[in-house]
Amino acid sequence: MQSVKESALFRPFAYIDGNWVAADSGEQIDVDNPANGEILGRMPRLGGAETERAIEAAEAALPGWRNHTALERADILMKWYELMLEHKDELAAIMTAEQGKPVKEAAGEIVYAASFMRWFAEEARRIYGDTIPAANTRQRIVVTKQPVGVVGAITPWNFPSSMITRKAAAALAAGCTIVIKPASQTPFSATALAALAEQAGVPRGVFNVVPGKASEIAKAMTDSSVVRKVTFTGSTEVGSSLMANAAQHIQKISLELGGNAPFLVFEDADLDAAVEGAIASKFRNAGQTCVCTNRFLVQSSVINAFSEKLAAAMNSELKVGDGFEDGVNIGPLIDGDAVAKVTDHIKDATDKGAQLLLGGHEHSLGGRFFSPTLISHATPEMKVASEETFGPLAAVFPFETEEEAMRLANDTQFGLASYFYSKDLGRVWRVAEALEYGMVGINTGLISNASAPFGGVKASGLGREGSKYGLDEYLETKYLCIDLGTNEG
Ligand SMILES: NC(=O)c1ccc[n+]([C@@H]2O[C@H](COP(=O)([O-])OP(=O)(O)OC[C@H]3O[C@@H](n4cnc5c(N)ncnc54)[C@H](O)[C@@H]3O)[C@@H](O)[C@H]2O)c1
Ligand SMILES: O=C[C@H](O)CS(=O)(=O)O
Repeated sequence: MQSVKESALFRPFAYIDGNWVAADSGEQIDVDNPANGEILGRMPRLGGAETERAIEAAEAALPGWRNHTALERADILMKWYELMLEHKDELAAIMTAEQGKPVKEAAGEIVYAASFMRWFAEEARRIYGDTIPAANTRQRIVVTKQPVGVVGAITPWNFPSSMITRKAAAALAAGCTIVIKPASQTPFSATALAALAEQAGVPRGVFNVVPGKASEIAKAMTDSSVVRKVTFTGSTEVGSSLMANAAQHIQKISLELGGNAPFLVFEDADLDAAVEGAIASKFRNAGQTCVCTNRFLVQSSVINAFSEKLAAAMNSELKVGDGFEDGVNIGPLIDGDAVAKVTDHIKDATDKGAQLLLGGHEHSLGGRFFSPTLISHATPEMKVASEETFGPLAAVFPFETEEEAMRLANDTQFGLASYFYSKDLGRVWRVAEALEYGMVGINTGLISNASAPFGGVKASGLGREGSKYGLDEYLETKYLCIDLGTNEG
């Protein structure tokens, strides 16, 4: 396999107005491979001035892009979709090299990322309005939908491709133009998407990528009255700050933030199915996923059986290593801080009485590799109960009754994803309605797909991405009141 850096999609440049550019200052970001710490490449480290130029380019491109027909926009998005699939392996290799996830999982993310291109290509042609019966015979009421305009987007490192396409595909389908700041840990996945955008025929200025100084770039976006929408995926802390800054120009905002997913196992659950779902919902991307289970809440009558089965599955199914190695399904964590946080959560829990059933330490491979860990007898006083671990730690908490389970599950500032296993139809409806989360997986641990509204409540964010609802985030509703005058000539 060719080296990642030999790929034509490996672009160590920012992308503004259809041009591949360096930073004005000449500064660069060292991007390393989390599996070995080696420098993969260097990306220009842009700041506010370059971001302002990107916003100007997006503004200049807006009239032309907005005036494309929906079919023309759809065709370009579909071409982009096809190119992503055609180059799936190259894109996956770039992602594994800069983010660390196993290459099969990276390829799966590329397919998922591309699915947003296809989904919103189809949705682009179904942006409907309304006619509403007027209160008098002279008037006609019409409701139309129009693109918000220039969009500023900031995305995280854990899903470096799909978090971009989940925004950009919807924005472009709606007729908007966009300036994207990717995470500094994973900028090459973003510029690879830009290279394919060019090939797909996305006009210059419509899609711009500005890697670099997060605070400066974000400030340029929220200080601009041209930017009419800010969309962010990342931590709740940063999202809250962006929301405050977006207020100065009343920018529309959508936020996909942190999570603390409960995974409930009731006494009537299919335990084998629950363990399968637990592995899927906990260890995807080595636990570095916003919808990863953070707390396993298990009814006491089945907690021993569930814990034993989960420990056996973790032992037999999870292999830690370099994401390019065959059979590996748990790659390295993104950086040293991530290793320290998992270590801290485990120590805090065991100091407060949790029992270590599996793992509990950094992996023998060293570096950023961490052993999948299972602890039991967890309690609400532990950090793992209230903080997002964002690593391969499964913590099992007991509960006695359904009411106690609901109280424990909802006892968090977050409200993104939740999961539960039960075969009792009445319980399924009671629990699904009582959970204070944007998304509920019922007898499944995998819920993410382009056709469904992805998003959370409370400290997990505002708005939805994907589905027909995801398009609304990039549209304004306009009301036309037409007076036909009298019919007396
Ligand atoms: N809800 C979702 O869909 C979703 C998806 C992925 C990640 N996340 C959340 O993101 C977090 C992990 O991702 P992360 O570590 O990249 O988050 P992060 O908030 O540190 O960074 C996210 C993005 O914001 C930028 N950023 C950092 N500080 C900033 C600032 N002061 N102003 C403007 N931008 C700034 C980063 O460079 C990056 O591009 C977790 O909490 C995870 O739950 C949520
Ligand atoms: O980290 C959270 C992302 O949204 C990943 S996914 O959409 O659940 O695949």
